[in-house]
Amino acid sequence: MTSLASEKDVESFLARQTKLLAQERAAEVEQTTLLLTKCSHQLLEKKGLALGGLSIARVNIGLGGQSLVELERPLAHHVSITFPPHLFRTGDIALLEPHMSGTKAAKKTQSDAEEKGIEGVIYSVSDTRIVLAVESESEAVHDLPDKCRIVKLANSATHDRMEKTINTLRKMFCPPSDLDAPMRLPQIQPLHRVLLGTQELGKPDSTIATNLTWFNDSLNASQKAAITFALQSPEVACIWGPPGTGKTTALVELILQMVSQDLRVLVCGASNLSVDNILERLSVISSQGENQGAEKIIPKLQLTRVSHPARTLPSLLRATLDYKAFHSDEAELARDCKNELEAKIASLTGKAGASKGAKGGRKPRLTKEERKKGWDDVKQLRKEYRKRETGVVTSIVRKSNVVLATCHSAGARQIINERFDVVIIDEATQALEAVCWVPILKAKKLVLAGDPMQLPPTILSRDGDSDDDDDVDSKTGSQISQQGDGEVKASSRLKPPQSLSTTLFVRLEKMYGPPVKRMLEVQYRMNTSIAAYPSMKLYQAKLVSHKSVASHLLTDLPNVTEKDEIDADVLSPPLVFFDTAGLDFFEKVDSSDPGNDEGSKYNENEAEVVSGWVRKLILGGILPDQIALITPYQAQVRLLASLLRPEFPEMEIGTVDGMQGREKEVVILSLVRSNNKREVGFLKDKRRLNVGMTRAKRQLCVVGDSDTVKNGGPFLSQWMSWLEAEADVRYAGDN
Ligand SMILES: Nc1ncnc2c1ncn2[C@@H]1O[C@H](COP(=O)(O)OP(=O)(O)OP(=O)(O)O)[C@@H](O)[C@H]1O
Repeated sequence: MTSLASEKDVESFLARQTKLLAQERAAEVEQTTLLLTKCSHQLLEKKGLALGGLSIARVNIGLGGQSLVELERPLAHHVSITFPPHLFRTGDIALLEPHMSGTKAAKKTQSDAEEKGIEGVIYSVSDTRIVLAVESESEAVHDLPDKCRIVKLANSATHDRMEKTINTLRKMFCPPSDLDAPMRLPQIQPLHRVLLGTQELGKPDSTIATNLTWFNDSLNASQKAAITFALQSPEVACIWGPPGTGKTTALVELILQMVSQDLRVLVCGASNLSVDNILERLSVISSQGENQGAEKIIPKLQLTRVSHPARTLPSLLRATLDYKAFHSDEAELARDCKNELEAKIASLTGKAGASKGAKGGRKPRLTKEERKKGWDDVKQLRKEYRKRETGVVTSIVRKSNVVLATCHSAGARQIINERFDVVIIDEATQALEAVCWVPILKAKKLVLAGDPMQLPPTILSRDGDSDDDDDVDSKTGSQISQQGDGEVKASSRLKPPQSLSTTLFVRLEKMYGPPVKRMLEVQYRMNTSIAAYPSMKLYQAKLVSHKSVASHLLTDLPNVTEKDEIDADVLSPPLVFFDTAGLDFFEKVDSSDPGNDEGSKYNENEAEVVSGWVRKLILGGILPDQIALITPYQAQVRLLASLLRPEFPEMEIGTVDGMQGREKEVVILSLVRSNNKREVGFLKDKRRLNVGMTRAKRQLCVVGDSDTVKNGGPFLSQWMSWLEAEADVRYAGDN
């Protein structure tokens, strides 16, 4: 064992984090600027980074006195009110600006746009409405013309928060000698020391959580072991959840167990979706608990979701802070103030809070002085509203025993002073370490859940980025080298990260080895033939299939009724391989992609093979929404979408990266790469391949050129040989 980390080690670790974060911010700004200056509006819209021809349906006042600007796509400018496919997600930063047409728009620079537009945060997204939360005084919003557009911007808020958090850590662990003014810093906990390697990892306390009463009777042994381990670990526990192993199920049980021990829990995730998933299940359990008088008493859950509400499912909405703040008894006073504020804005603009019908209301004729006074009043009212609302919010949060937020939102001002016994981070292998520290600074204990064998967070800056694949030990299928009974070969000393894509989960595995983690070993998704290769190569052959899925096939689906010989030939095999080797099905490059210097790759012949197999599946009775077509390359997504989306709009067509965390009955995976140089590009990241090959429940169909793909290293070459031996190999030329 090497020594504990010194203050100097911590200092260089944090300095390196700061440097890498700054590089990442610069890369993101550069990319956004490049896109905004080089691309026409049409191209930005095609890339999903802009939406034009929008009008403001209404402006409401949201939590914190923000203006919530509701945008719609009016029929005056479009044939449909539904937005085309786009990349705007809750929490993204976007610019709202006048929508100019033609070359004028194409020539705009980012600074031009910033001058004329208003920056905000995407608050909610539906098929027909996007709501943008704007911090600035609302006069500017009301001055926008009837035709607007929104453009996605680099997210500076996330970077600001991460940099601030690392800076706080620096002050906690390496206080500068000239720090004379006392600062309000979080108290250093043993957890923080263990994470930074200045204190040894504590051993699980086997005297606690011994005779647990399980709230969920169907948990498997590995889930129970992981939950017990997390309860017994004094500072930190990692739960390694390979695909389909019921990670969320285990986390929900863990939360119930913790609450029943009177612990206050902050549940975070890398994405809103992961947090909502857990919230959804907890909400159901919470309402069942209220109706049950059984011997297994479900602890009283006081759930509060801190975020911009991304979903409108009634069960989730009621848990959001917005909803609670509005509906609580204490909210009455704040509500009066809000009404006054909205009325004042309406009197100045004729628009605020008005529905679309009333939107045309004329702007009142006011003198310059009257307008100035009016907006000054708005400012005062907004201040007062914020103050009253803060009181309401604090009271709601204080009463909650489970608070849920993304890691980023854990730094929101509504919970700025809150402290928790435990923080649980789901999808921890998809979050940057810096953003994980936002909630960690609020807690005494940490549980990380994730799968380091799937894709890490996306990083734009390449500087200092080692080949991430090196992190993965292909022999053990683990990201650490292990010896015997939990002994660790890796150094326990804190080392500055090579790249931001080294997540906290992976770093802890390297630092502490098996004693810091437990793996979930039973998967509930894939037919065994689909799970076998990833299990063998990436999960030390420990991943076993639950009997409910081990041999399930497409032919068992209730919607597949008539099974003639031809249909059975298509539907029966769980693993199909169209090997295009020797057919000269060469890839092409879409160089029109300005955000991608090398251009994205596509393969027309492969797309034809995919399309042919889709039609056979559909003829066999498979529904389009039971099929996903996935591929590593954006240009191939576009090609497949152009071929198949008009006919099958419900069919999912996307990148492998976008499919992480999801599943479908059938997945067709188009590998694209086929060339004489035997180049495989980013296919060679086994984590990307792993995501691609573990999304299908009953059939995985792979289309690719084994001659090219096998050159991408041992993982790919062995996979090709394995498919040749184990899959139902079809001749692609027949399709
Ligand atoms: N112990 C169990 N017994 C039966 N079914 C289970 C069990 N654990 C999980 N499942 C089922 O497995 C599926 C996946 O579980 P869950 O949704 O909890 O996993 P996840 O964490 O969301 O997904 P992933 O494992 O891919 O990350 C669900 O259908 C769930 O009902």
